[in-house]
Amino acid sequence: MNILVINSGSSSLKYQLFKMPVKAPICSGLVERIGIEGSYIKHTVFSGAEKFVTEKTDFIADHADGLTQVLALLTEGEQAVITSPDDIAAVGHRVVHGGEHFSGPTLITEEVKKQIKKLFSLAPLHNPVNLKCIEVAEHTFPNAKQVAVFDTAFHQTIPQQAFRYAIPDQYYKEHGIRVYGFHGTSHKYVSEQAIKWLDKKDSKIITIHLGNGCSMTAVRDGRSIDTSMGFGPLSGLVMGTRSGDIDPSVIFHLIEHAGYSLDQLSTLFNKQSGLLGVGGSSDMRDIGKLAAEGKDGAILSLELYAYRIKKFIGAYAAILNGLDAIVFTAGVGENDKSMRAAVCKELNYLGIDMNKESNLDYSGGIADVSSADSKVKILVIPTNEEYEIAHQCFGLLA
Ligand SMILES: Nc1ncnc2c1ncn2[C@@H]1O[C@H](COP(=O)(O)OP(=O)(O)O)[C@@H](O)[C@H]1O
Ligand SMILES: CC(=O)OP(=O)(O)O
Ligand SMILES: [Mg+2]
Repeated sequence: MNILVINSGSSSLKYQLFKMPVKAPICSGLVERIGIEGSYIKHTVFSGAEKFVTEKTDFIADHADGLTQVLALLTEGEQAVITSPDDIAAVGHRVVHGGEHFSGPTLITEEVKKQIKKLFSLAPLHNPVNLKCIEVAEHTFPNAKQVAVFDTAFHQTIPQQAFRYAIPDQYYKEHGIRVYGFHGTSHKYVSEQAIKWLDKKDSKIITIHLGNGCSMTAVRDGRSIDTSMGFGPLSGLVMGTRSGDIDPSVIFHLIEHAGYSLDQLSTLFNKQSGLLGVGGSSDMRDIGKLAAEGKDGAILSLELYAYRIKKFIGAYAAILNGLDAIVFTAGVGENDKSMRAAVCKELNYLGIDMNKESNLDYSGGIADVSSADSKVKILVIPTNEEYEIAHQCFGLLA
């Protein structure tokens, strides 16, 4: 069964095509800088030990345009991987916000699309784009099953004391105001890998997903019990362009004393803050270079980023009442050795002690970068949201 997975983020789109249940993809790719200068597509076809890479640098106006170009790459030219749209049995879609309705992979119907649409205002950078990709895929693969896998699903096990905010009941009951949590597919995938690696039944793990969006989850015996993103994907850690936690009084202040509108506030906290706002770029690689050149803003942004993660490690070690492992994953977590080192510095009180050499030597796969004396394992585990989505679709349809 061929399953195509589409992982659409705020400014990028990742995809992989799997012949399930095989884990290695037939092809995979990335569309980046959608709607801004410098758009590109990198498409890789795997054939045994060989790889064939196609790169395109035409301007890509939006996600629908990007996806249409990707679908052409799958079906046209020398590197075509399918001969007809009907070769795709199912398309798995990452959908960021599923509210309280969805706790597992879901076959997409008109009713499901309505629910996704209802949640637009709660995930404005993500859900509209996710729905657009569903519509393009329905048009291109009219006979394929379309399946949604929600970022929020893994967090449906969070207990009330962690998912409720201390505001009157009616705001939860009438407006659905609660913690939903995001990046659940990634937290689920890496925590399962960690549990297998630890070979331990009763496990206490903190997963740290550091991509463009960043979040952490406390995972007890394989279940999410708390997470740093909340009602929307804006709270918690410092991110590429998002501020993470901020005192709501700042919002009142900017409205009252600086005349800010709703749109201006949303743009400020979603698109102009985080590494970009403090350090001058949303891309951690740029921040690393700027900091090495001695730029104060970049240095400060790295300090804020690492400090916030450290603070959540302390909080989650407390609510888990113990800790077996912390897991670094996603773009920054997997690739940025200095950030991992900065986070783990001076955490020996919690039994977290890094082996500096192993951390520097990390070059892929699942690895333990803790010292022999460390009570807590420090693991680096590459995430694979696309495979996890394909696996869940396969489970639903098989
Ligand atoms: N070699 C690297 N060193 C440091 N940061 C990196 C490296 N490679 C990627 N990143 C960072 O990873 C982030 C993107 O992570 P990713 O998981 O792809 O995000 P998303 O899925 O949210 O688009 C960017 O900030 C990028 O700079
Ligand atoms: C939920 C979220 O923040 O996703 P991303 O990291 O893809 O922007
Ligand atoms: Mg991502």
